[in-house]
Amino acid sequence: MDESERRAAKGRLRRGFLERRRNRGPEERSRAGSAVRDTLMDLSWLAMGGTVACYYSVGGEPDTRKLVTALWKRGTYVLLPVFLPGGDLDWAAFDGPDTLAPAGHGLLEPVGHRYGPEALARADAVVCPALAVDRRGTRLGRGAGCYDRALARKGPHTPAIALVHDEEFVESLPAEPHDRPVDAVVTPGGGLRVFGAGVWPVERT
Ligand SMILES: Nc1nc2c(c(=O)[nH]1)N(C=O)[C@@H](CNc1ccc(C(=O)N[C@@H](CCC(=O)O)C(=O)O)cc1)CN2
Ligand SMILES: Nc1ncnc2c1ncn2[C@@H]1O[C@H](COP(=O)(O)OP(=O)(O)OP(=O)(O)O)[C@@H](O)[C@H]1O
Repeated sequence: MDESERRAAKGRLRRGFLERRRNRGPEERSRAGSAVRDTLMDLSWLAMGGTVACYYSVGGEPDTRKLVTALWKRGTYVLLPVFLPGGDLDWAAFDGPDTLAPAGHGLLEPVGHRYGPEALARADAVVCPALAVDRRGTRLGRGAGCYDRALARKGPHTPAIALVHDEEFVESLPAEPHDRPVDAVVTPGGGLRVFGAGVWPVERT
């Protein structure tokens, strides 16, 4: 597959995954949110992390609101993304639901001080959105390249963990050279799966 074919294939896959997400009702998304919260809150190395970059779910994404609240209540410093016009992500702290405000694309974003795109380097773990993830950790995003850019700024031993629905963890996805793979995936039914040779202290399950 050449470059333009890979890009076209990614576009078709994105449309398909988004279409199927539209059919997921609030109950399923909420159940998924409880499951991913329980999986991540059980990880002792994540509990030790002082700062976790997360995201505040929108549309058919597995719900992350319970996870964000649970981390925050435990005393973890939770960073959430602010979508910048150029496609970069800025980062600001979650400090309770009152500290979020509606932004573009149906998103709720933090209103507090913005630390700049480089703040991701200070995160001990990065929980990121994806439309799909494959068995090598290739991540399919929404196509703006935000998380490819953001993940390039994290520390080399900081795990990136994508959250997807069970059917979105697939055998294989097309990858381009700029794509940043994730180190693990969490699905509601399958829990945590870790990829690669374990460059970071994560229990394999
Ligand atoms: N929850 C969340 N926050 C995120 C991202 C994400 O994927 N999910 N992003 C990742 O890069 C950045 C924002 N990028 C986004 C780009 C497009 C849409 C979007 O298409 N929204 C739909 C409504 C939601 C849906 O149905 O999926 C819309 O505008 O119609 C959302 C976020 C930063 N914050
Ligand atoms: N590190 C980077 N710096 C600048 N541009 C980048 C970088 N990574 C990716 N891009 C650009 O972003 C565009 C979209 O990339 P891609 O299709 O891989 O998005 P994605 O990973 O699916 O989405 P996202 O990262 O927003 O979730 C590409 O055209 C690419 O050129």
